[in-house]
Amino acid sequence: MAPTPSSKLNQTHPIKTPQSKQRLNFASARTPNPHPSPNPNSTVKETTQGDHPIEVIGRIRDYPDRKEKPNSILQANPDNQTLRVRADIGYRDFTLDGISFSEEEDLDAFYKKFVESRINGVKLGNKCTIMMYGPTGSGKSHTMFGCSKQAGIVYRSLKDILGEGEEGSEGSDGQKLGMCTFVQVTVLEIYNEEIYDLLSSGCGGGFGIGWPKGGNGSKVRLEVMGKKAKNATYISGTEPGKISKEIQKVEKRRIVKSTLCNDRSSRSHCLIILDVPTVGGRLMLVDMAGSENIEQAGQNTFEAKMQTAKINQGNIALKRVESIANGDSHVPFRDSKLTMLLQDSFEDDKSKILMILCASPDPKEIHKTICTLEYGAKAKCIVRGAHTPNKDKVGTDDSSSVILGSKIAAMDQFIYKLQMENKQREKERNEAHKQLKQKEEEVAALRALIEGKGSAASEEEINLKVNECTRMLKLELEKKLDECQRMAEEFVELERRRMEERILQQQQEVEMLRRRLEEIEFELCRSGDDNNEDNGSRDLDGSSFARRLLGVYADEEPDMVKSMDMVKSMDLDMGDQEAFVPDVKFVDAVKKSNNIDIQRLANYPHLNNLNQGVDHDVSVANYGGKLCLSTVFEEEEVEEEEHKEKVEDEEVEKGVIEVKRIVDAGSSQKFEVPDPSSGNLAKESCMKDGLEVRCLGSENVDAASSRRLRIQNIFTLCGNYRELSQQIRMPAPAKKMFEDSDSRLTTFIAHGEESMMKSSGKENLPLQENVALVESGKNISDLMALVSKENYNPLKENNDAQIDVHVKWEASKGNNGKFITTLKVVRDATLSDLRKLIEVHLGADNRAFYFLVLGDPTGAPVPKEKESTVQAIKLPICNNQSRGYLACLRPLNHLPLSPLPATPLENKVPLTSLENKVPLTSLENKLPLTPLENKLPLIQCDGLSPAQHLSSTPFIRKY
Ligand SMILES: Nc1ncnc2c1ncn2[C@@H]1O[C@H](COP(=O)(O)OP(=O)(O)OP(=O)(O)O)[C@@H](O)[C@H]1O
Repeated sequence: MAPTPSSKLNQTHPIKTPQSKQRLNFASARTPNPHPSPNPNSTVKETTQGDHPIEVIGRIRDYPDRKEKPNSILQANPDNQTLRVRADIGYRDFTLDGISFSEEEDLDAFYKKFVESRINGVKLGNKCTIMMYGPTGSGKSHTMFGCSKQAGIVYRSLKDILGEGEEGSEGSDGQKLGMCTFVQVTVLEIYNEEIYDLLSSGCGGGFGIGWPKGGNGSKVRLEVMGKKAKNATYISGTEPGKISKEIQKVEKRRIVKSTLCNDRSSRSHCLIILDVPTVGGRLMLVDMAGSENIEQAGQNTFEAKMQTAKINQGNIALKRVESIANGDSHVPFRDSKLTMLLQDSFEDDKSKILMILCASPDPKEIHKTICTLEYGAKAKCIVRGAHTPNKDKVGTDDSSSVILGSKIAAMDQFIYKLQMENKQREKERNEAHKQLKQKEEEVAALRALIEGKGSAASEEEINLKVNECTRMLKLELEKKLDECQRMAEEFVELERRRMEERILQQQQEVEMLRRRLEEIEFELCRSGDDNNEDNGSRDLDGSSFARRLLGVYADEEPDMVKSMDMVKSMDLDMGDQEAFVPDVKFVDAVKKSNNIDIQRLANYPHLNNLNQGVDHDVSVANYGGKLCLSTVFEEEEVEEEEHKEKVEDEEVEKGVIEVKRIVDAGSSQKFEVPDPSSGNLAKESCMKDGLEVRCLGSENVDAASSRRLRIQNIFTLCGNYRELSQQIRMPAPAKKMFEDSDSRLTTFIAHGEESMMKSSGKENLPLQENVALVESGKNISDLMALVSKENYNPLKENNDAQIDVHVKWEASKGNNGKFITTLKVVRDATLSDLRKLIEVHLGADNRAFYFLVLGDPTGAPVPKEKESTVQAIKLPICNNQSRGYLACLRPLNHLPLSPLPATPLENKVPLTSLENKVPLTSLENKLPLTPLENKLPLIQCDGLSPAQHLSSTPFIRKY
């Protein structure tokens, strides 16, 4: 927007507008005015072509109806060209081409002063445009059309152009005017950018929009063709009165509306076009609609706003005409219908524009007044560009086409822009629609989930929780299991260490006892030798042995003695040699039992001698021929209970548990024990209590008890040594028999049997095997043999006193002569003794058999009743071993591989032949047995190899 002429308040001097420079440039383009002002007294300066096409006159209305007129804010300078707007804070001057106060100059005076000269030019063929501009109620219509008292510019001009109808009437300057032929008058209305023909009666093509002022008939809308309204109605005439009347009629047809500022506010532009065809003059009178702000006018409805916008569009478009002065190639005349119709007024160099700014002196209207003056000041600055072609005569249509093409291009561009915006909006709308649809689907899904699948969701949730709880419990369980496993391993490891410690301790004790026992044995041997050499007689009372033994025993540490946890006492009072009742109590431990170690007696030559009734027999033979061995390994049960927790380890270690073996749970079993003095077997009563087996003799029971106590002590000393021999493996059949005999009483009576006391074997036989023999009803000789076997000590084996007997079945049909076992027996053992041992080893293969002693498989077997008279050394020698003999057993149902005698060759074979000890080759070949050398991996019926048997088989030794 161009600056106002006076942009500063309190400015006293006129200010040139920025367009002044351009204006000067246009000055050079001035040309002589071909139409001098008809009124030389006119205050409006004559402008030349190319100069300012618009002259601006200010008209300040009056308020004649008001009794108290407001103080005017407008004051004209003495030059009558500067209008000062005063305000409380200062004033502002606007330079115009003329100023008129209606209070001072009525319409006649105003017309004559500023308009009449222009009308005279029209009469001469000039073109003049008079525009009324200003806010509503400022007097535009009043100035244009006048009032009842005074005629306005329209009528006066018409009258001036047509005259009074008199020929040769003179002008104001006395100049004779020519005859006015006639005028053509067109009255148009531009409302909402539409052109209506106010002269049309609405007889065709129009549409009725209401005529507030006239109200009769509809208006005719016209199209613009070029710079003119096509098919516009016009009236022509030569009489101004008649034409004025017609104009008055249609003037009332304008659309008016009551506003705060004007009861009949014109809402449209009104154009009255007076063409003077005879001279070519044209007068365009434009009463513009109000330019005030719509809010100030009180029009707030949508229709009012639209209407105001249309109105302002015309005003704004008029402003753009300023671009004419700027030399723009395109002047937007067609931005509005008004500018289109006024295009000639701006482009034609002969056209003159008189702009009358209507303003109110009322201070309340100061803002609109200033705006109006600013608008006029700008219009006054408009200059017609030199480049602007004068196209009045030619090229009008071409120019219109060019302008129209530009307009179309601009419109196309604008439409394209709108389309793009519309596409963008459409795209955004579609996107928003998609998002909305997606959200709706989500909402629908959630709603369905809540409403229709509520139970399923809850069940799934419960399952998840249950699974979670299960997992947690499983983890805790695994944790506890690991902890238990760890505790168990720690416990096992602890127990293992404790057991190892106990075993080590026990081994140390055993070793210690073994050494002590050896010392005792040495002392006993030396004592026996001394007696034999010095006294030449035996220590009949055993006092020497007793003293030595007591002395040795007394040397033991008390604690060590205690640690043995046994009742130890040594009463070797040999005074009582009466018959005794042996009371042998076996106190057995589960695995490490302190068994009766009768074999210990075999280690003591003195005792053996005693048992045999030799000279130095002290305990058995001299005591009435009856010996009562009472070995009591009493468990200190009370103490154990009292100190159960303290001695728990020792309790386990010693494991002294009294095992009561009962031979027969229902009745006692009697054994016949040979009486050493009479040779008869003493009667013994095996008590049902299972713990005691009493041999009832003829001597005093008390004496027997005393001896029993002494021997008990000896056994106590010797008992632990038995543990050494416990390491020898037990034969499976015997083991089985032992396990089956848990509830039986195992008792045997050693009653002065010579063989017993003579037993010097040091090999240990498991007690279970003894039990097996006892329970099977063996006689005392069996028991003695067992004693010998129990006393077997492989470490001190007497090779000269024992032999190896390899036992096998005779080969027959269906029997390949299976090897049974190897027995280690004393040299004087008989076949009867062997039978007893063999029967033990037969196990499940226990069959009746005969011994073959001739070395010839076809030879006669030894009758069973003769076996007790045939010694084992009469058996065939096996594999040329000096102490190896072969016992070949022939079963009763023997089916010989070759014809054999059906009956035993009883007494047919002289025993003397056996004494020759001729090796029987056939048997030797069939028994390539070298047990000691482990050459035969033969497996016996008990699953043990011959080597194992040879190392574990007990022997019988007879003296
Ligand atoms: N100079 C004046 N002297 C006396 N009365 C006047 C004068 N100017 C205007 N009036 C009166 O003021 C009222 C409003 O004037 P007018 O209708 O001319 O305003 P306008 O500018 O045409 O308004 P609009 O634009 O609303 O048509 C009219 O009644 C008119 O008679």
